[in-house]
Amino acid sequence: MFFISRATKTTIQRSFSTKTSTKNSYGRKYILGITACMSVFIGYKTWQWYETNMNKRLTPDRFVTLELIEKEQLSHDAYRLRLKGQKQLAENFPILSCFYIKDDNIQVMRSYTPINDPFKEGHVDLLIKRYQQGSISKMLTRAQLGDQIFVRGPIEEYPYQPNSKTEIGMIAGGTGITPMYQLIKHVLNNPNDKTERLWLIYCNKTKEDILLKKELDTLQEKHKDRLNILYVLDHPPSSSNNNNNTSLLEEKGQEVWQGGSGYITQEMIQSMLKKKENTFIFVCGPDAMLNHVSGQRARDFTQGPTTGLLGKMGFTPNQVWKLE
Ligand SMILES: Cc1cc2nc3c(=O)[nH]c(=O)nc-3n(C[C@H](O)[C@H](O)[C@H](O)COP(=O)(O)OP(=O)(O)OC[C@H]3O[C@@H](n4cnc5c(N)ncnc54)[C@H](O)[C@@H]3O)c2cc1C
Repeated sequence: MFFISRATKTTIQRSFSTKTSTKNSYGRKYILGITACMSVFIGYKTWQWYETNMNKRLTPDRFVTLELIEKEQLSHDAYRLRLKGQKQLAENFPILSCFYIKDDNIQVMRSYTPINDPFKEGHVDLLIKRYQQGSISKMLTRAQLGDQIFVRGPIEEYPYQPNSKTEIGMIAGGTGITPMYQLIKHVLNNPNDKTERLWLIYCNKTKEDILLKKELDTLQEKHKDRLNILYVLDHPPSSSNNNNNTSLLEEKGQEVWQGGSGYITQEMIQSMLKKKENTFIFVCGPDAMLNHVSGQRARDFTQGPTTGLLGKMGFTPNQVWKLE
């Protein structure tokens, strides 16, 4: 009864094994199909994520393209631009830093300082002044919403460390204000930075050319005891407080310019100083202003000697930093 012939056994085994292998092969094909689909899907999603995230990750190593998402005209020749980036919360945005922006068609690049924290906020805010003969400033101020802008950085201009200075002086001309604004906000918004005093001399042609005035005045108002700003104009409004007829002009409803006028002088710098030996001064602006205030950097791009007004006043190269 329990005897099964060898032939029968073999047949039973074969029939079983054939059935199992057919079933398995269908199953395997099914699983292979699903795995292939999932791999394609995961690959596509990874590529999509890389394109939208890693590819927009700001780095000094290479240019990335960021979309222009906002554009506002601030004055006859100044614009605020917002480029869409991504948050990079694992890193601190290094102060003082700028970005290189290039025109990809002509492979020319220039430096621009963000006026926000691009890593925390996930976008880059720029303040751009257009020069009629300029290449990159013209390209940027002509750009339309949706255009892609080539950006590389952050590029460190000066490695600022909180509490490394007692008194920080800043002398800026035109768009030279952007690195100073970055530094002022960074110091004053950091409760652990105990820098005692900051002062800024900001030079422009006319009152209309002053960039970030509202933001600077708000900071000065909020930090009266630590921040002091002197605006200097080549062409001040109708009159300045150098005239003795201030009250007469005010009575007539005419604007009285409270800042400095003409070229920056040693007296203006002296009026901002508390203790010269404790002061470190940053300078940024057009070449002519740099020549007048501190001298330009050396030809090998080191800081070079301190000349100009600061040199005459006895400031040494380890007290002055030229941002060029
Ligand atoms: C560290 C650093 C940060 C900077 N940050 C900013 C910023 O935030 N915003 C900003 O708008 N610019 C900034 N600049 C200046 C910027 O890098 C360019 O120099 C400027 O935009 C002009 O470039 P361009 O290619 O348009 O003109 P270019 O082709 O370099 O110059 C063409 C002509 O434009 C005129 N011109 C150019 N620059 C000046 C100037 N400074 N003053 C007067 N005339 C000039 C001259 O007539 C010049 O012959 C910064 C520069 C440095 C070094």
